[in-house]
Amino acid sequence: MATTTPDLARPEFLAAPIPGREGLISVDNPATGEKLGEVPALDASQVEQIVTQAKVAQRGWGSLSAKDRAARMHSFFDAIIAHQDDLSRLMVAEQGKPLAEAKGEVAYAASFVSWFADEGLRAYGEVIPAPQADKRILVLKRPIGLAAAVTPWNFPLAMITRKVAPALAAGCGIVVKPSELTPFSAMALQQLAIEAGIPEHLFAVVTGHAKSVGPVLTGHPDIAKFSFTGSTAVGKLLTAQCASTMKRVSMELGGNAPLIVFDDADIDMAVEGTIMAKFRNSGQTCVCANRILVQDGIHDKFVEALTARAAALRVGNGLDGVTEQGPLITEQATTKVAEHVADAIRRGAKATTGGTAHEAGGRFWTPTVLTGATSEMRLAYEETFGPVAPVFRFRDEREALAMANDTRSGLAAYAFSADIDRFWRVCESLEVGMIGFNTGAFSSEVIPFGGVKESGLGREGSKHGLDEYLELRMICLGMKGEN
Ligand SMILES: NC(=O)c1ccc[n+]([C@@H]2O[C@H](COP(=O)([O-])OP(=O)(O)OC[C@H]3O[C@@H](n4cnc5c(N)ncnc54)[C@H](O)[C@@H]3O)[C@@H](O)[C@H]2O)c1
Ligand SMILES: O=C[C@H](O)CS(=O)(=O)O
Repeated sequence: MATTTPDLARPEFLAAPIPGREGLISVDNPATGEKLGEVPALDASQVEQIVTQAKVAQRGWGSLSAKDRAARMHSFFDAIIAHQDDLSRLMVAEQGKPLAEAKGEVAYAASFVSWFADEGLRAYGEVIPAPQADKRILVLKRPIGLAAAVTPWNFPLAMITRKVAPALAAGCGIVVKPSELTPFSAMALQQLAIEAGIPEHLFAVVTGHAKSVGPVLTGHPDIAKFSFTGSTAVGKLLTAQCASTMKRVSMELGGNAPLIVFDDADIDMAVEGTIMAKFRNSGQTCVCANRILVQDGIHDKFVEALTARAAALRVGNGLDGVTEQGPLITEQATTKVAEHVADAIRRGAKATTGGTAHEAGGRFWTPTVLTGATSEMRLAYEETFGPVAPVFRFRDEREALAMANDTRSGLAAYAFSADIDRFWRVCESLEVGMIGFNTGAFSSEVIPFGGVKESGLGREGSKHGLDEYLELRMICLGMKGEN
């Protein structure tokens, strides 16, 4: 499969200062294009001051008991839930997802806070039987210290709490740079944390241009841990930047998820699973099915059913309460989706529904199903990040697995079949971190979320997410023998 050279420039996110308003970043509503407001574009010295404040706050926080930290985190959880409606509407305004999905994300974001409040109570150390009679060996789990994080726009709250919650539970402080596209959700979260009793400065949100803030968070000697969620291209860049101070890094990066439908699949389950895995957040999630692989025997029936469901998805402003597909985040995102569809059609694909921008105009795209997709098309080896379901045909299981694994990504995959032996063969062969089998949705706070290959390093959520913010300290105690 062809690969593309990552474009590290990514002008759409290294937003140049607005002439005359260098100190501010303008934020708009992707559904209407209207300006929502402006946030300060902090410079490096301002970020360094915030890092220093967070470092001081971390010392006090790390010395609290796990139980005391847990109590304050549960208050933080309560505050998020108490403001679910306001946070949801704010999220729709700045990110565009439908209100129902936004409410779901607020609950999802809050679940990491309650989950890790309790996981922090179980950061058990070890006592190891010493090989010598005059020694005793202990292993402590200690907070790594001060963390920093950079997060994406597509889940403006959950991608932040999936880092902030384990950091706080471990006894760390954390400085977060949210996407320039969705800063208000992050700022609201910070305010709720302070109101809930999380010490001021301990969880700090810094708004600013990536090229000003990034080098401080990846290069500051007082920051021991760096956690990033975003594109693989930027993840590679930031991982390299962290090397100069040997920070512990966590990387949650891009995906190219295959979704495989075998001849023996329950077709209704496969169609509904594909709708969920493909069109959630208008196709703008890292675990979205990017390639739909369908076996020859079920292909035509599946395409007919998927086309009907996709064509029925309601496109509009997420605040109207009935919309199922909101806008794409930027004009550049819409242009990329249009380019992927045009390239596929030029190379022989056919749209069974959609295939064009939506009549609503702006950043809206019509939910699209393409047949006749092949591995030479850009949408086969690039993450489309939009509501486009390209259907590829395959003959047998061996061919399906070869197609599924033909990518440098390895975040998520999905498969639909009624055969339990095939379940094991497929799940043991797919080169990914997470699999949905007979389901198109698996994300929750209890799973180890993350990928392999170029989709990331480490895991978030589950019991594993806490270890990303803890260090092991071995202590060997020498003892005198009895006189
Ligand atoms: N694996 C996961 O859990 C996960 C979750 C959500 C999104 N993603 C991925 O993120 C991408 C979409 O999000 P995005 O468009 O915001 O990604 P992005 O990489 O463009 O931006 C992510 C964050 O990085 C910042 N950034 C960009 N360039 C930077 C630089 N040079 N220095 C410092 N910071 C920089 C951005 O401002 C933003 O805050 C997709 O590839 C998606 O798959 C992955
Ligand atoms: O896009 C990235 C998110 O991690 C998606 S999910 O809601 O966690 O599945």
